[in-house]
Amino acid sequence: MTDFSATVPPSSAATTGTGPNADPLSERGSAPPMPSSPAPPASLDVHIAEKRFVSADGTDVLAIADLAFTAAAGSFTALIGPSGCGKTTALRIILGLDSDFSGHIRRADPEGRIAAVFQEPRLLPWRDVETNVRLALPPERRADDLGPLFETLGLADMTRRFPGELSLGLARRVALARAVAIRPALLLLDEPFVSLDEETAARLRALLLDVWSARPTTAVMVTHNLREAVELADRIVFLTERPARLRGVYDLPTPRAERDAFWQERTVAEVGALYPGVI
Ligand SMILES: Nc1ncnc2c1ncn2[C@@H]1O[C@H](COP(=O)(O)OP(=O)(O)OP(=O)(O)O)[C@@H](O)[C@H]1O
Repeated sequence: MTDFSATVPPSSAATTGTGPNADPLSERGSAPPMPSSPAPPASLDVHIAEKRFVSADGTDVLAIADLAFTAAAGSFTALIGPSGCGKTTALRIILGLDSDFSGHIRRADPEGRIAAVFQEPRLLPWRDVETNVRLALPPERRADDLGPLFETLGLADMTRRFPGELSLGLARRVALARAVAIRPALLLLDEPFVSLDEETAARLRALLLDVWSARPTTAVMVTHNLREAVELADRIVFLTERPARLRGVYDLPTPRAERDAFWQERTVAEVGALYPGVI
């Protein structure tokens, strides 16, 4: 483990999950029940004790007050919280774009690559789809066969198109292709389905699961959509209103193959009852 930006001692509040039958945690979090089998090793250990901004008018903004969670290797974690609570700020800290915070971010594989998919696809407008993806690869892999990846993401016929010719849904698929092509140890996703119609979002969610299953990586996704989290995640981390604190952790051990529409409806209702206000 490597400790980045350690300005406070390692947290005793790092979460280990609470299981689907747990009560929602207090604002500070609560002790989880003893696991019956050893938990898989954490790939990511996050404790943001405090993150402040100074806004343009000089006002001090406390964005995150106490947020701690872990993500197991190869798992999918969803961070869910109200608008403006500090989700993107947390993701930027995990990504290493913001080191001005107290706490720590520890990764089991500190040399592994991190890839991020933002709400805006951030493609190079003067490069075609294939070149946008290829340029993200390390030089020794620039000639790799990207065909299977484009095929999985339904982009095989679009590799010569330019970003300006793509819908937002297609551009997000390219951004996802670019992120997973580098084979990241950690994949960060910031509301990748926002502003898409439900049909397009559902297709992109399925494509994300396809590429994520084909190339297992630890994924952390910011969302404010409980249904999305229930469909995709192994663990849901709930945040309070700003300043973001840990509200609770809900684990979803059900294999994805068994997550049919009935299960999803039931689970959304169950989790929604435990965490009022998230639906
Ligand atoms: N650079 C900055 N300077 C000042 N305040 C900031 C800055 N960046 C974020 N904030 C404030 O920190 C808080 C958290 O912002 P953040 O974007 O992390 O929230 P969020 O949960 O991702 O929001 P949303 O759900 O709307 O995307 C907000 O009040 C925001 O205005």
